[in-house]
Amino acid sequence: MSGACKESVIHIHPAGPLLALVGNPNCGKTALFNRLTGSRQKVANYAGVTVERKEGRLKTAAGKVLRLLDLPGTYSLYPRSPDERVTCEVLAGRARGEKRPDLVVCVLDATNLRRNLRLVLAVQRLGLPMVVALNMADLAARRGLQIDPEALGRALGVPVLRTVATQGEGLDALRDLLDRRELWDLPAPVETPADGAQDQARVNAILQQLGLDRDTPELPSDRLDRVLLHPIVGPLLLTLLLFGLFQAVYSWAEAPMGWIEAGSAWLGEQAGAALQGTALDGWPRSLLVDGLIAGVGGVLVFLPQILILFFFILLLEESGYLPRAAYLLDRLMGGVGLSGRSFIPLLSSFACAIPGIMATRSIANPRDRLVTILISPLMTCSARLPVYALLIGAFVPQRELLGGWVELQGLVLFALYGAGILGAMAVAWLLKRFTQSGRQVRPLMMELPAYHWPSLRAVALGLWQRAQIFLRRVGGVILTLTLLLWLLSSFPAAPAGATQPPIYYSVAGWIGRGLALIFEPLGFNWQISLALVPGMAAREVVVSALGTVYALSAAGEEAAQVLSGLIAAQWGLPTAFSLLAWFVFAPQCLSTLAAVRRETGGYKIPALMLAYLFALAYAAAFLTYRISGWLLG
Ligand SMILES: Nc1nc2c(ncn2[C@@H]2O[C@H](COP(=O)(O)OP(=O)(O)OP(=O)(O)O)[C@@H](O)[C@H]2O)c(=O)[nH]1
Ligand SMILES: [Mg+2]
Repeated sequence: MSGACKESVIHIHPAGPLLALVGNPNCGKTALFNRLTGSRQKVANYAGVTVERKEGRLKTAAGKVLRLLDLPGTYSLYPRSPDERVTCEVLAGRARGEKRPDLVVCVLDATNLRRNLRLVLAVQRLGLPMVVALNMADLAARRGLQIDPEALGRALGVPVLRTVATQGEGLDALRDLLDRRELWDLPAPVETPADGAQDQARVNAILQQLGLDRDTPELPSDRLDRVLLHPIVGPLLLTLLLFGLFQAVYSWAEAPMGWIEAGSAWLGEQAGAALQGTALDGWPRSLLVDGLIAGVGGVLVFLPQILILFFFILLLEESGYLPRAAYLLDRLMGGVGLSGRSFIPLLSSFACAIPGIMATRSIANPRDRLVTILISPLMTCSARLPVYALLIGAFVPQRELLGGWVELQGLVLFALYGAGILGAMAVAWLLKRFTQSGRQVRPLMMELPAYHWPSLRAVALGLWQRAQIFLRRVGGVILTLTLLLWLLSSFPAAPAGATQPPIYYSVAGWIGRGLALIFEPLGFNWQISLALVPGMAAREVVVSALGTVYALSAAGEEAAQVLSGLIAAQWGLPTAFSLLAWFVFAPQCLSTLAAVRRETGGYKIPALMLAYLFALAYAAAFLTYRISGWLLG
């Protein structure tokens, strides 16, 4: 999933005026950016979604092309966290490979002018040409706030436009405005002294002048929060919600998974039958049937589960519930030396650890940020879902508990995710014990946005992007590695009079048996040991690799079985449990380690991460294997 999460490479374009979107977190900068440039950067209803600068192109009404930067939100020009620093450096003209913007589009959340206007005043003092987008104008109107853009513009001395980024309202006016020459002229220096307290006084005066200085009435969001943030009801609902999520991943996916499974089985049979007895019978047939169709089909089958997981994540992100969950978990996280701040990066890691690691840029405290980075791989990323689902499908019976309310397989999946979380908390707790600053108590300062109904379009778009990422992985890295593995598993061919299946004599067979010496204490046979290797590049490959290896190891009618049936017949339960335990803790794919290196600026932390995760996984799998063998034996 790294494609979407890599640091954007920003080239130096000496020509072309540069615009920058600046504003408080969650005021709608990225929504505006997407509309203006046709991009699809991530938009979500919490502070700290954008953590790096992104570039796009924007056309003015007269057809002039401008460069537009989307920046992380910031409360002031005194950065407190790495993401805020990105914005401040761009504004100061200190960002590497980027010139100082020629014009700033200051985005305001119209429902919270008291706080948002302070940043406008601070940016004004930088002496850059500026326009103000009075965004979320729809929400302000719904709350009965009558804001006159012209009056605000007069008070600030800059043009102010009313916008609704999500609907695209006001964007044509902005495009028109950008063609006006005088807009780009440097403003006269602003005389107010650089003092935050005086800024607040000026903001109050402006609000008074516009008749906006009354208290806001209680909002529906506040009423909802009285239930959702209730000290007892709140955590209960959160647990229920997460539990329901894993149930849904199982029960809703059942039918579509069946279709994909049947489809790829049918395709394999057809292809196999069509090539039988032809010139292509032999290795080309095996490549197609055992390598391609068995391998890739085995992974593709998990698309429905991944989409259901993301459907829930998208709903949570867009509704505004996430920061509430962070608030509810703040106490719990405090117990292990972290704060609720770490919650959103950790939750993002359920999709993929890379965006999770990027999201830690919104954590101001360097120690907390580092600990959060270190434990993020323990959150179960979506690439691990296929591995869990395969093993659960093979070894956990489909059974309904509590009168049909709970599905056993969903429960086991919930427990596996839980094991990762518990492991992460244990590691954080240890780090708290052994570092000084971990024991300080830091209050949680986090903005709670108003709840929104997630827009159907945004959710559908998000799911479509996820499906694309997954399919691109299946068709790219997974397919390549699967074919490579097939190649290594097929050559050299078995000698005459061989007693074992041919794969045993192949290069892969040799590698697998070598690795099995290391993994034998965990109960892994050589097929599993072999499959773990390509799994370092992309976890799902473990599934396709097992598919290929077993398709090539099986003889006769066995080969026709689906993978889960094959491994259920060949592995003992302790081996399956041990492999699951391995997967809960084992180090992430290489791209995660690369992201950690980039974000921490060195090899020390990624090396530490690799070592501790390996040790943890080995110990956990070893204990699981021994204990379950003893219990079941
Ligand atoms: N009703 C309404 N919602 C909006 C508008 N603009 C943005 N939103 C919503 O506000 C939330 C925040 O939007 P983003 O574009 O992610 O905000 P941002 O300023 O980029 O946030 P950060 O990257 O965290 O600084 C999302 O849920 C958007 O759908 C608007 O004009 N009206
Ligand atoms: Mg943003």
